[in-house]
Amino acid sequence: MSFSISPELLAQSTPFYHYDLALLDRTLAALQQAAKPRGFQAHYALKANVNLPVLARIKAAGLGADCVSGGEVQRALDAGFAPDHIVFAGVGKSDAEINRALAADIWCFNAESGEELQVLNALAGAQGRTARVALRVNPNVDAHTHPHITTGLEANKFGISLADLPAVVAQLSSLPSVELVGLHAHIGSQITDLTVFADLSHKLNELQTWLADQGYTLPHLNVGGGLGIDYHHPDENLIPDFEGYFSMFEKHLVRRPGQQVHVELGRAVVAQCGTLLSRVLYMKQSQQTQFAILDAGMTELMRPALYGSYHHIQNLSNPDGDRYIYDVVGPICESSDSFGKELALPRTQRGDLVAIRSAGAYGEVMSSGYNLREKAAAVYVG
Ligand SMILES: Cc1ncc(COP(=O)(O)O)c(C=O)c1O
Ligand SMILES: N[C@@H](CCCC[NH3+])C(=O)O
Repeated sequence: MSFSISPELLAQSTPFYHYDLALLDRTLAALQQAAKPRGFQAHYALKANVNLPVLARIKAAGLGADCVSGGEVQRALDAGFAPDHIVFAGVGKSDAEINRALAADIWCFNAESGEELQVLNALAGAQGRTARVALRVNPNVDAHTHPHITTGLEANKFGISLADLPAVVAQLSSLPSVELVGLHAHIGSQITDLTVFADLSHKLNELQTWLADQGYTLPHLNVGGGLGIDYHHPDENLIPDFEGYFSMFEKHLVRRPGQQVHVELGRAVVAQCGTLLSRVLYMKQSQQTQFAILDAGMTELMRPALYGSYHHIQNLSNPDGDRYIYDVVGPICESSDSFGKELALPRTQRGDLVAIRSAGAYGEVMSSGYNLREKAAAVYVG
């Protein structure tokens, strides 16, 4: 069944984000059904979507919160996540952000360098606290995804490189206000070749053995997020392949007795429940191209302009019409403000309502006010 909206929403001014919270609930149930029996703990990466009604459902399903800024830590607290279910990750945490998170007594900081460990030690010591820390390693595992959203290769800025790890670990004994509780890795986003999670598991197994030799047995492992979704066929695959994802770790990751293993998924949790609704402002025929110019643009959904990402587009006003070829673009003064070139859509005209699918993750959160655009509204159903 394809996407539709309730008749009352036809009067809603466009563009707006439409969130199907019942679908979010079904997605969360499928996630927990795959994670819990296998003994994995799911966290949600807030960066994908920080709307409070969305966070409320995620918290109610029992997930923890993975945050990458002081603002996200605060949002997680505001949404009611318990501090001991909050992790603070990120390659550039400021002193002020660290201090706030320490004061809130969050569960863990994912530290990305030796220098950051020293800062954590100094700031925690000054507050009379101990910072629980997981070392984020850069495992040099290729995620086989878009180069802009690969994070676990040596060329990326993220994590502690394997070559530097011995020196960073050696430093720990001189940092009394830091307690090493875990190891963390995240290799990239929108991963559809699940075998890369086997590669990651094998790398983490080696690292754990090496750390045990150094005298560190870790109560906690965090294998990151990254599970991709089906942008091309959202209706056929509304719920991501959580079974495939968790069974890969179940099979390949060697867990120590009593060890907790976290995942921190963003996109797979929220992408399919969000849709950007927009109206066609103008049709324009150039020499070679028929343009459909929408009232939504890269200011509402930046992914196509930023990564050339595909989002499935439906014309809700004329779903069954004969198909023609269009370039679907936004109103912003940038040539990259395009949702797709040479798309086959039913005959489209001014005033038609279109749905841009799979926009719940990295959509609204990445919106901007460029061209002094007003922020699009969010509407929740279910
Ligand atoms: C460290 C970290 N954790 C979790 C995520 C969430 O990733 P995804 O939305 O692909 O599950 C990201 C984003 O790529 C990330 O950088
Ligand atoms: N914002 C990106 C993903 C980045 C994930 C965060 N490391 C996207 O839209 O696909």
